[in-house]
Amino acid sequence: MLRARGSGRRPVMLAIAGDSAAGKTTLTRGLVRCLGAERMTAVCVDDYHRYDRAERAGKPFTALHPDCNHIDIMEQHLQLLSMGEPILKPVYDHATGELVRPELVEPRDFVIVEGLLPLHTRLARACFDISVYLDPPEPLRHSWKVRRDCDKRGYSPEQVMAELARREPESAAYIRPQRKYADIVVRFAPVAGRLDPPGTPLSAELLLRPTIDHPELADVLDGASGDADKPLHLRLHRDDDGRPVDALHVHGYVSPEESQVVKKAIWERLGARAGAGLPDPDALGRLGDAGTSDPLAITQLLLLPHLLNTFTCGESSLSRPA
Ligand SMILES: Nc1ncnc2c1ncn2[C@@H]1O[C@H](COP(=O)(O)OP(=O)(O)OP(=O)(O)O)[C@@H](O)[C@H]1O
Ligand SMILES: O=C(CO)[C@H](O)[C@H](O)COP(=O)(O)O
Repeated sequence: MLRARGSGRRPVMLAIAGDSAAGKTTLTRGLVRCLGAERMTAVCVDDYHRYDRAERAGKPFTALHPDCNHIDIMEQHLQLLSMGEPILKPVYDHATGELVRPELVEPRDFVIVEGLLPLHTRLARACFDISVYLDPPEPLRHSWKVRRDCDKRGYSPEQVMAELARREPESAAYIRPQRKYADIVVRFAPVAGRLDPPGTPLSAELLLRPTIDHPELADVLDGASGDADKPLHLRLHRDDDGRPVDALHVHGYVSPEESQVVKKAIWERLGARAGAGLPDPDALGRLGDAGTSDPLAITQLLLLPHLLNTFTCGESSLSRPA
């Protein structure tokens, strides 16, 4: 088995998949800040776009289509990273829509790979220890995309709405099918039927699939399991294939005191596993200019045991079934 250069270990590989503006970068950024940039490598697979923005405009497909991306090169690079090897990664600049000079990426202890298609192929999936799919309701994602693309990528609202409509068949064909391969499915959304005051963060629902071991949460939630009146509770759901699956609900109206109790309990358990670099809890739950969100912080916190546990155990990522 190949080992990571220098460290003598292979990195822990985390995939964060989802459609455009589903919140992948937001989730990733907090994890990187929390564990420290010196231990984390974050790769966005938008960099594997085959065409720049001008070339893409003349194609019969959108950026979501596998043919619009160097999926084979992405697979090769994921394999190299998962074995601790460096890559010369292409770079796509969203500010200009151009493909620019490639960059050298060396995997650190943890590698987060986020983007549109990281779970599209069997070979790509086999490179990950943990996989997350972000699944916000479509109207919410559309509003996030319009705001983000107009603020940061130079589009008008009409252009973004037209592009979303054009992309819908490819979202259905290539992006959403990845949901079934994720170990954890995360949905940020308002709670149906509640009128919370403006500024209340979105709630998070996390499907915790039995494809990986999840931290024991019943004692952390202090008897709230199954009690849907509590802002933090576990429930048994039916997954898309009809199988039962645990769902953790973290409601946006959770009080700072209640969320603090849960965060502290998860945090204390992490302490022993964090090793030399103890994570920074204040980095979690940040929404850029839009303040902070406890449901986001708890979602990020729940991913840390997966990262730290796998790192401590040093398990082989390639031994997982695809
Ligand atoms: N949990 C959240 N709560 C509220 N707003 C959010 C949340 N996650 C993301 N957003 C909003 O959605 C926008 C898009 O998020 P982000 O940039 O993380 O998406 P992305 O999946 O990385 O997008 P892309 O793949 O297109 O680059 C953010 O600018 C933010 O406004
Ligand atoms: O779906 C997307 C993921 O971010 C982008 O729209 C895609 O990467 C193309 O980028 P741009 O719109 O900046 O040309």
